[in-house]
Amino acid sequence: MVNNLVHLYRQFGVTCRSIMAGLQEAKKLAAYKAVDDHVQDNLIVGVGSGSTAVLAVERMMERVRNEHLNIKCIPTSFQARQLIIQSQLPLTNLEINPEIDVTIDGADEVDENLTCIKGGGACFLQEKIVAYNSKKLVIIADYTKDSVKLGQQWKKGIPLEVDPMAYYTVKTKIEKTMGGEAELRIGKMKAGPVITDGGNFILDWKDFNPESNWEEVNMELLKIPGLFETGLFVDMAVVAYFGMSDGTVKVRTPKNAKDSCDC
Ligand SMILES: O=C[C@H](O)[C@H](O)[C@H](O)COP(=O)(O)O
Repeated sequence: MVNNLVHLYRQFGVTCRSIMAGLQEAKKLAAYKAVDDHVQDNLIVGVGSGSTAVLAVERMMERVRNEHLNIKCIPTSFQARQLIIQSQLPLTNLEINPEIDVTIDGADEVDENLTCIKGGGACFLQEKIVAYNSKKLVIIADYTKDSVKLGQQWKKGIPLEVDPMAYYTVKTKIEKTMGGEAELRIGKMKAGPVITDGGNFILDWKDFNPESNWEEVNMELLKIPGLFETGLFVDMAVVAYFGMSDGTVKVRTPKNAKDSCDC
């Protein structure tokens, strides 16, 4: 009996490790192809945050070394800034280079119109500023982020960055008027709430209506005093690259796109 349990436990461990390795490979496929397709000489590049963005930086570093590309990078978080510095890529900022050619960033979920939920790593405020000032936002992710509707696969909610003094009033307002539950994000290796790069708290809004008009929801949320930004990226991404489990990369543009994009 005990031997059987130990065997099952080990098997479970092996299965989990192979799924994680598969996801990592899928992220890498998407990141590498997006960098190869969109990063060229003399561009200002927005560098996203999260585990998939790390792989994009890895590829940029390879290409800068091998092809002597001349690019300048704008970070979307403290993590991205560290990555750029450690990879010895040229670092710039929005004062020196307010117009970004392309930003390559991860996402937690992407729907059929390329509306994204971002902020699983709490970096979405700077990510949205950089994306807004970019000519092109390119999303990179593994196949588990590829959805028709938001909330289909990502169950951790839509992140909302809030002023610490207003977290309770914002939470109550959302729950009363829009439904669902807005939970204060608590640190894993820290007692108390997660603090963002901007010194704020995060609410994760769960059990939202998946049929929502996300543009309207985003505007409604931003009217609440103390709510600084949402992790909803509506009409921002022009193309998404998903690494698939069979080793291919699926490239998607928004289903509702009015114009064809040169992506
Ligand atoms: O706050 C974090 C960012 O929005 C990330 O880009 C997003 O959470 C995706 O991260 P990952 O590539 O690790 O799945």
